[in-house]
Amino acid sequence: MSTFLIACGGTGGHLAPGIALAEGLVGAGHEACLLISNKDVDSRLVKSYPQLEFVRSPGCGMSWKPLGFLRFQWEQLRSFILAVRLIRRRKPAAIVGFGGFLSVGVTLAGFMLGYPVVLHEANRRPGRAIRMLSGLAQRIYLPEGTQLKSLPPQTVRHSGYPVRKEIRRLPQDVARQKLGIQVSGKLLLVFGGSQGAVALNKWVTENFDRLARENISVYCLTGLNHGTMGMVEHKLDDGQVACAYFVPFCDRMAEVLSAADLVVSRAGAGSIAEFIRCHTPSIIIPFPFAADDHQRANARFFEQQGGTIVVEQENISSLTDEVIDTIFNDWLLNKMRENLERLDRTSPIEPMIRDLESIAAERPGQPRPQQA
Ligand SMILES: CC(=O)N[C@H]1[C@@H](OP(=O)(O)OP(=O)(O)OC[C@H]2O[C@@H](n3ccc(=O)[nH]c3=O)[C@H](O)[C@@H]2O)O[C@H](CO)[C@@H](O)[C@@H]1O
Repeated sequence: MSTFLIACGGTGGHLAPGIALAEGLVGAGHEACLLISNKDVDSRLVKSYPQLEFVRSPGCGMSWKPLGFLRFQWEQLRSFILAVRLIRRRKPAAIVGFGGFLSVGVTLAGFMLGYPVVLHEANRRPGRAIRMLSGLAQRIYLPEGTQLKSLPPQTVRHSGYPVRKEIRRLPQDVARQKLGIQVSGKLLLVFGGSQGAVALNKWVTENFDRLARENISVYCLTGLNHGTMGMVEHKLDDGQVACAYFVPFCDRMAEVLSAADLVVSRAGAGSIAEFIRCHTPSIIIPFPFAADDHQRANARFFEQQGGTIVVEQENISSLTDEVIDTIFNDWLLNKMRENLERLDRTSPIEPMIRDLESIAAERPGQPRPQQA
């Protein structure tokens, strides 16, 4: 048995794959300690995993504004000191970083104390933290077809996004029943990633009447800081009712993804991996201000694989027509579902665990991995 330290907080997209890997490691008889941030989204997401061990670390996103930059450096220093203490106490077999500001302190501390460092990049354009830390890593997992310059080939493995084990497709009627959704028509999920998307929330408010007239109900995950729980009903002439549900955060992603006929979403790597796992067709509007435009790269690659339709944010005025055309086009929805099933054939978790076990075994005093 080995202990692994996993730095994965800051956004849902960084935290969820850390949870997925920790679940796999614990299932394989190891210990996992997850380093998360103090942000609300982390606190909310970890509530559903009381069986896992989480340690909160200082840290905040990078800013070039003078005060923001000073704060970033101060928080990194505090995070580094906490990481040194934690590593000395837990003596992990390896440190795994999922990118973002939270990976920096612990990765540097681990490297300086002589521990193996492993990094995982979820996006098709590697983020600043992963680019900066890649030279310290013994192993770096990148999405298929993505490269990072000047890394020795033995360091790189291509790997998908680890998805939490409870995220799996349920029959649509079961999912709707579990969520207490009683609409008879189509259901559209609107989902702006772990922090919500103001532009998508606004689109729902402005376009719900038109969608409702087509008997399309909406389940909108607004984000924790962008609204409160609520429901709006729209009675149709034939007596049927279409509803718009507004929910700030959801702990039951498998159910909402299975209940929906179609999702309108941002292009976070985690969102895309979960649409694939739950075989849910989507229309994706990449967040235009994401670092290095990585959401557009994620979305375009997914579209090339036949998993989604991309609408640029500047064309959001065409989104309502696009949704109505797509959600009633059974041929297109079935084609997308077939493509999603094809993309869902492999899980990266078991190969990552075997790889981490062999990295652990190369360290003196660590157990050798068992042969299959
Ligand atoms: C604006 C920005 O830069 N966003 C980035 C951030 O996205 P973001 O944090 O939005 O992440 P993703 O879309 O990758 O994943 C969101 C995760 O949060 C979970 N979730 C979300 C809402 C909710 O109510 N309940 C819930 O459980 C989802 O199930 C999923 O597991 O990290 C991702 C991974 O590096 C990047 O690809 C995104 O580009």
